[in-house]
Amino acid sequence: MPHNIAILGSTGSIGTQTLDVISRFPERFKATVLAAGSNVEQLIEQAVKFRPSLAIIADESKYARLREALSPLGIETAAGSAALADAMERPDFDTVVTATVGYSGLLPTVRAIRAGKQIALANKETLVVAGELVTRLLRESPVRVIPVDSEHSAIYQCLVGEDPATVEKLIITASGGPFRSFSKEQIESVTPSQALRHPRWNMGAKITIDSATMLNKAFEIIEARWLFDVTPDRIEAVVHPQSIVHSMVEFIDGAVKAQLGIPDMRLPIRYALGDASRLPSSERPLSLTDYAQLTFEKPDPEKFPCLKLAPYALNRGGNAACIINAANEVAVRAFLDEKISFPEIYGTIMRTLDAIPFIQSPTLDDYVETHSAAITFAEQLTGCKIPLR
Ligand SMILES: NC(=O)C1=CN([C@@H]2O[C@H](COP(=O)(O)OP(=O)(O)OC[C@H]3O[C@@H](n4cnc5c(N)ncnc54)[C@H](OP(=O)(O)O)[C@@H]3O)[C@@H](O)[C@H]2O)C=CC1
Ligand SMILES: CC(=O)[C@@H](O)[C@H](O)COP(=O)(O)O
Ligand SMILES: [Mn+2]
Repeated sequence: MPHNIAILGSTGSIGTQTLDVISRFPERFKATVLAAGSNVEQLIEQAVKFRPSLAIIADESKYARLREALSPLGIETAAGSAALADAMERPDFDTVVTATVGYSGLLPTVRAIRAGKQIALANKETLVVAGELVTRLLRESPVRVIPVDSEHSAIYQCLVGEDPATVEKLIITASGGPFRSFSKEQIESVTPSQALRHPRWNMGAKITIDSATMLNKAFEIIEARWLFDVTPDRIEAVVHPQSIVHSMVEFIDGAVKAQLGIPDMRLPIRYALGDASRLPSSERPLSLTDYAQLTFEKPDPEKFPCLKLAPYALNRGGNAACIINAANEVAVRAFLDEKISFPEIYGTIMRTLDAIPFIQSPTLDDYVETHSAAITFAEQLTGCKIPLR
């Protein structure tokens, strides 16, 4: 019997690569639920090909088209964010790939944990926004989270068979993004099309901009803190422009383990779908002699101030990272729409942090309200509205 999978964000970069993996192992995996944001035509195409039992579109204005196309095929349809979260309680799948972008991953993931589903976690913002609450829920449940984010998958793989008490340090690699070798002055006037040109990975627009500001790395430090229960002082980022070493773990005896591979997300996706087991690859293998050098540099928080937001958010705790994430979602949209400059992404985050009340021990409702208030504030600040908030 195949393993039944729900994919949240099936039309995105991770979602489509997940479907590619599923199509290579039809006897192992079946896509039972597909959910997208607003790209209804791509969702219909996927549903016609993969025949899930349910297809969901978050954008309710696209529902009539979805139902008209899929009902004749006997595929159930639904619309809206609430329907997406409700679907996590269905009995017809056991693993959910959380591959929507931004805050939209939080509530479905919480519902999936409560429903006992295994989580293949791509949506890092879930742990950025509410890492403490989510890990508390996980401690009280049998649910296993297997990371899809390449660095965290690498760390997970390095930790297999190791005693957690022997971990000295997690070393998260960063490509450095498209502006790694730009001066601070040059970075001030970069354009959206420059920022969207990631040197190593082909990803959705939002994470690509996060890589350019290096907020992605700050988010990944926060994600690692919660996923692996390691204190922030023992998590380090190192710039590795070739993106071949996906991350490392240093142990108390001085040994450092690394996971290497070509930059292709289908490896961590396969590993997570296969319950942390190894399935055969269809990509070209890594040939180390193709690389004259594998290099490592210290990241520069003066050039990329968003890096400072990881220690800030982890030391402050509470809803601080939730505010940072919400402000960034708006700021990234505003930058792409040419309403603010690249450095103003960080500026928008700082001003939103100043404006939104701090809560030391937020409940789930507090996170929902913090997100909404921070989005509204940042939208007013930038004059830019985000869809599907
Ligand atoms: N891409 C990558 O290589 C990596 C991505 N990640 C993480 O994975 C997640 C997904 O990234 P990526 O695939 O690049 O993003 P994309 O922008 O390519 O895809 C996002 C997906 O989420 C859907 N979506 C967007 N908003 C909503 C919403 N409010 N409700 C429901 N669905 C929504 C989109 O639907 P539609 O297009 O139909 O509107 C799309 O299917 C992010 O958290 C990212 O940080 C982590 C590591 C690597
Ligand atoms: C593929 C992946 O996991 C991304 O998060 C990637 O790491 C982004 O590249 P940066 O290292 O430039 O942030
Ligand atoms: Mn990553």
